[in-house]
Amino acid sequence: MRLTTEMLEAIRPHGYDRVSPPLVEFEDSLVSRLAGTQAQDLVRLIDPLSQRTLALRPDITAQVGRIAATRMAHRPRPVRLAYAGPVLWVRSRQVSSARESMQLGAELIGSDHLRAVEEVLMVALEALTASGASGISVDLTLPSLVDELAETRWPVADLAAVKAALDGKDQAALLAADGGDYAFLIDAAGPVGRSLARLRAADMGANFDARLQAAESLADLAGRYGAVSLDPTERLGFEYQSWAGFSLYAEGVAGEIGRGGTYTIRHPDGSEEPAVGFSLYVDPLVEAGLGSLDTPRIFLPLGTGSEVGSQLRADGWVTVAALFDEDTAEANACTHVWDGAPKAL
Ligand SMILES: N[C@@H](Cc1c[nH]c[nH+]1)C(=O)O
Repeated sequence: MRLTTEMLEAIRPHGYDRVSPPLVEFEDSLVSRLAGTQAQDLVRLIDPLSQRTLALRPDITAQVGRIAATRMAHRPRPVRLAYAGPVLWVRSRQVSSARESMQLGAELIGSDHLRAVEEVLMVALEALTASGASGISVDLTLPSLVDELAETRWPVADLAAVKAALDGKDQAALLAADGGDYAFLIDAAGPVGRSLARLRAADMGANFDARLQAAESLADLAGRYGAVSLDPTERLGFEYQSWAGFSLYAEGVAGEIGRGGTYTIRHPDGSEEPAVGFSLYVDPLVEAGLGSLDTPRIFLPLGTGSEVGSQLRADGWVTVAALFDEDTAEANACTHVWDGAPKAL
């Protein structure tokens, strides 16, 4: 809870207003809001009143998209919103096998311009820093790159097979799928300097030069916080993101802590709106011990006056009052005991 509050507090002063979408929504409104979302495994239940299917949210971003497209449709753009709350998955997405996780983040709705992505990436990195995480690293990705190349540069008969081969970084499967043009993308994954040099050498065409330039700007920004790599075809976890995506890691924290990127929101009238945002997952940080506090904890033996406890708490102590004679400081994990004055144990 403390970590969540600290990270939200790092986001708020950048102008992001907090919203609190519900844990459960009608299934159709959860899955149809973001362009490119695939049918997903959701924890579902039936609403006894309407008999319609409800689903527990696996991600808050789509809900924030709904709020921006409906309740806040009239607000001038961009709209900046922040959120925190539990999400639930059918299958775990984290290193631990937990299926529930605390997700928090921010979404900037109305633009997916490089400057908007830079703002969001910076806010994400500031929030992560506020958690106390260190040794941060950022992995950039270009989620829609392969689709766009297939449309404009190197058409392929079976795009799904080419993408699957790229996911597996499998050269042989890529050749078998007639995707030889894309082989350079496999070698292009790695530290961002080398990666960009390889991508530039491949001559993807003028449209993509701007894209690589943008990736370089994002890498420069992220480089102020830690090591940066680029994997141009990483799609896992980037089901709805478009031209830009990023994943965040920190030393001593298992797996990904968060990710973000650009995406498209569908409005009820069929129009589409660009957006960019990020989500952080609090549980991996807590598991890495970042949530634990060293607040001194003092045991108040039976009979200690209530004014003693009040004063200690005002001074920043956590007090644990004995209820019975047999209660002990040790059993209550206290660091001190009150004996006319705090006595260290
Ligand atoms: N909600 C996405 C990350 C994201 C937020 N905004 C855009 N992308 C996730 O958790 O994977």
